[in-house]
Amino acid sequence: MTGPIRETRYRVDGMDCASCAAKIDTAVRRVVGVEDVSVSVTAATMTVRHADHADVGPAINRKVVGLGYGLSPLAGEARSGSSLPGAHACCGHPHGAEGHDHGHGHSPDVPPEPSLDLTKFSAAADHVRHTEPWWRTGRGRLTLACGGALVCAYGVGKLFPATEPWIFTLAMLVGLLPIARRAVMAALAGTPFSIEMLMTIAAVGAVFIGAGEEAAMVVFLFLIGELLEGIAAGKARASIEALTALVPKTAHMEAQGRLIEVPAESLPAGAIILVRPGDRLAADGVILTGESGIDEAPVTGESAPVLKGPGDSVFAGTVNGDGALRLRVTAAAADNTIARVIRLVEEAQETKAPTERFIDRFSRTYTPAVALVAALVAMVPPLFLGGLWQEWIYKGLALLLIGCPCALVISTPAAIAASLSAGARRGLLIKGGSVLEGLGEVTAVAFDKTGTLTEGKPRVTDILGFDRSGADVLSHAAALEQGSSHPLAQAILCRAEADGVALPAVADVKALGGKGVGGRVAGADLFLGSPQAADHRVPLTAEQKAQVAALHDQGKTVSVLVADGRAAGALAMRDEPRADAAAGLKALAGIGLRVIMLTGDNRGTAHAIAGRLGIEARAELLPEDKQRIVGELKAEGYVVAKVGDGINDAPALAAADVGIAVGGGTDVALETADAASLHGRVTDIAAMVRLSRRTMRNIYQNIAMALGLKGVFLATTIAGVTGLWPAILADTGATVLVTINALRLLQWPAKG
Ligand SMILES: Nc1ncnc2c1ncn2[C@@H]1O[C@H](COP(=O)(O)OP(=O)(O)OP(=O)(O)O)[C@@H](O)[C@H]1O
Ligand SMILES: [Zn+2]
Repeated sequence: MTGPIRETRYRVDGMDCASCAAKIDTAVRRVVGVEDVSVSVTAATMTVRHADHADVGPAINRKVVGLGYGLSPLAGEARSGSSLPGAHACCGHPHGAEGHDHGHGHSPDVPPEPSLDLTKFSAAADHVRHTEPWWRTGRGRLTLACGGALVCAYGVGKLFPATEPWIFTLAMLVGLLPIARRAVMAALAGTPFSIEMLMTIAAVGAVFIGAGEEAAMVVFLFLIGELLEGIAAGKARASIEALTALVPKTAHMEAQGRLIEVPAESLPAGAIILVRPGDRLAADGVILTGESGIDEAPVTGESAPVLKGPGDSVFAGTVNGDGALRLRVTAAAADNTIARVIRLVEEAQETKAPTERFIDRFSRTYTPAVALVAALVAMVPPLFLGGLWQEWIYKGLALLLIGCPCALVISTPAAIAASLSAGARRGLLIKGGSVLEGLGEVTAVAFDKTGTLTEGKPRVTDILGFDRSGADVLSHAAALEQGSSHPLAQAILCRAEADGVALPAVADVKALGGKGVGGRVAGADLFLGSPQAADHRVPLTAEQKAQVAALHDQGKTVSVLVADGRAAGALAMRDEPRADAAAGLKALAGIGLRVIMLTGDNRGTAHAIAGRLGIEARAELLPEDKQRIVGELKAEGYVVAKVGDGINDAPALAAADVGIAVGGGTDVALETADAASLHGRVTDIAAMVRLSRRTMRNIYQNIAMALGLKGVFLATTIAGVTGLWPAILADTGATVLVTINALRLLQWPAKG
């Protein structure tokens, strides 16, 4: 690589099949300064990685527009470096929940600003494209014109039989000229064997052997096929974009003690809004006052309303129940959960699954190979076997049409696009085809405990003072935890606030991953952490150990406070398993996966909880132990998924074949893992595996349909049973069947 790399994203209009994407890819790759290109037909986007200093925009624009597509930059989305799947190739490693940049010079994403930023609105608005009715699109009009010309040709031919030989050629040209133009542009841009080229040769050839009427029919059928493909591709896109329609246009914002109605798009993070009973939420936020059952079905697929109160996070697009709520907005419109989901899905669609890459390679040789066979069929029998030129050229031209790989090429991306959308609509974010494909191959799942199998909202249940008052233990512990994001820290801070204890000033606070936190208060060295780590610093007395063990046996987590070389006290916390944890783990075991819990918590607590959930557990693990165990499982031959919240398990997430983050929608882990369960449900993991397996079955069905139909018509064409237009109809038909089959995945899990 030369110098810093930038990423620019574009909206590409008019692509309707994967070979379009291949053409654009080939052409843009040739622009000087371009390092990498990824194109998604289904998302209608293109990401170009190019040298920062090179002004590649005009050249890219010329190429893409020349090929017959529309191009517009996606505002506000250019960034340098990327934490998203596009970075795989450069890092050689698909993960990185913790190490955002692996030392490769990626700059971390700019944090969202808590202010009005107009460029972001246009970015959000770019995602909502107004889908035109098909007859208004360029392709639709062309198809209609071609059909009209064909009907006229029949009429004129009937009335004036003398015109028959050439009237159909004239009609055909209406449709063929634009196709031929695209064929030439594609050839100039490096793709000589485009479908348009095969089409053009076949049609022109047919006219020369006197099959003008059939040629016109073939061109028309081809255009209809492309039109149907375009409509189908738009469906997957529309399904995910429909999410934005869930967010109401306006919100009631508090401003200087008054309530004003403002556009939802202009709400800055930090604004206070009011949500009336029954209203849809206009923004992501945290509840300040009020309590209500929230219907999250539109964004999570969860049918039962969830009761939420002060401190709970809520999502834009969900529906408020009976209570009035006052919210603090946590993300501007362009950064809310729905916008991020849409962005992630679009980006995910640009990364290709291994199967798709294989098919792309296959079709790159398939098309020229069929063209060669067609040439041989047209020439060998008449030259050497005494065949009739007319008959064999006709067969050769039909074979050319069979060389069109449309159905095959669309078989994988169509299914993947539909699956990614279906998953995202219920909070399963899967970052690309290769992760989706990999999920189905997983054979072992390792779970973190805190915040993953449990709610991650522990509550302090017991406070022990060994050499001082409980209030003193609590205030010192809370002082240490002020900067920590660990769930236990929240529990301790919460309790300190509830008890109204004053926090002393601390200095030199340091998080010791998997062990605890350290710092200084009033000149004294403090440590708060696991009993094991505490015992390492100052041996605990037998009595202290017995007290701690008793708490462990109740399934509680204990952190011991060490002050100036003495055990000062301990805090016990209890974190309940997630409501769906047992069901989620059972579902995984049910589809034959090994399930294991890896935790930094002590043995007693871990086994108390693992026993309740019915799984095996490994306890008292440091972050590097978790990573090592994932490695060991892999060495035993398992394909391992690691599920965690990114706190003290980022190395393990990165080491797994698939790293899955769970959380409430705000974590960095959500952005950087391979996949994420937006709503933190344990059942989501089995759902992801099922979705993947379902998708792979769908893909194999598609490939079988596409190749099967080709095979049949290859045979019937050579045998002379079928001719030109069945050959193109077979391709169009297969493409439509494949797309319809793939789109069934949009209904998942209802039909699946
Ligand atoms: N910030 C902290 N405050 C208090 N205790 C801590 C803190 N961080 C770690 N500890 C202690 O170290 C132990 C291990 O921490 P770690 O974060 O590795 O595991 P965990 O969060 O309890 O569970 P899991 O590994 O399943 O996420 C905890 O059980 C706790 O006793
Ligand atoms: Zn096509």
